[in-house]
Amino acid sequence: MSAPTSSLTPPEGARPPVRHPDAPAPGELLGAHYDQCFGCGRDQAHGLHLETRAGEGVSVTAVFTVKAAHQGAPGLAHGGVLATALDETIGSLSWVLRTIAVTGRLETDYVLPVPVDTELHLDARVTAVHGRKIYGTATGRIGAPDGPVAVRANALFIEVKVDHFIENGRDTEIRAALEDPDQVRVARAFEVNP
Ligand SMILES: CCCCCCCC/C=C\CCCCCCCC(=O)SCCNC(=O)CCNC(=O)[C@H](O)C(C)(C)COP(=O)(O)OP(=O)(O)OC[C@H]1O[C@@H](n2cnc3c(N)ncnc32)[C@H](O)[C@@H]1OP(=O)(O)O
Repeated sequence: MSAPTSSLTPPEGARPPVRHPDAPAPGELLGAHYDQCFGCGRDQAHGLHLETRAGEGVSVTAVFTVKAAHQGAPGLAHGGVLATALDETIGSLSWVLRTIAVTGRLETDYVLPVPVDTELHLDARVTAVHGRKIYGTATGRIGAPDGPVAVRANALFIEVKVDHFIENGRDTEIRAALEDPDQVRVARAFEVNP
């Protein structure tokens, strides 16, 4: 591996992102990429249950309601949970690029405290692509899509193949995923052959 840079600024030669021709239409609800995902999984009892929709261009929007289980300080969301929401929202851009990618680096700004019961409205977009490196940015606003900005993140995601999960994930879950037709269908949606 080459030495990672500390910068999240796309290098010279980076290109604007391209919306995949088969990307879900703007406004379309994106399903979970994995039912047990802590960010978006429907069957993950402890998860954030983010509801994400495709946006225009290479963008998505998401809504996350802060629950009592997400507290750090009394009555306030934990910063790590908010980082997860930003990470997951940027990760969901995979659906619009039709490229599987994982977080390499995530830099978060916490602007306002976020109380329990807040509906956090997130939006994310890809800013540039350079080889396997995908540069993204996200914002979380309180109460409404045009509400006050509470959190922001910039991230570098790295494109991977489905083998990344098969080689690194625990056997039990990988075997179950490969035997689940719905999960295989999701993997195919990213144009990979598990
Ligand atoms: C069985 C069926 C299953 C099917 C499932 C299908 C559906 C799945 C769909 C969608 C899944 C999306 C899930 C989203 C969930 C939300 C997002 C997360 O939380 S993801 C989890 C947290 N992240 C990790 O666990 C990554 C851990 N890290 C790694 O595995 C490696 O480090 C990896 C893959 C990121 C890179 O390793 P390398 O060996 O492939 O590549 P190298 O050469 O090291 O890096 C490539 C380029 O990127 C730069 N780079 C890498 N890491 C960097 C860093 N931290 N900072 C800056 N640059 C970095 C390098 O300098 C290099 O740059 P130069 O091409 O040389 O210019």
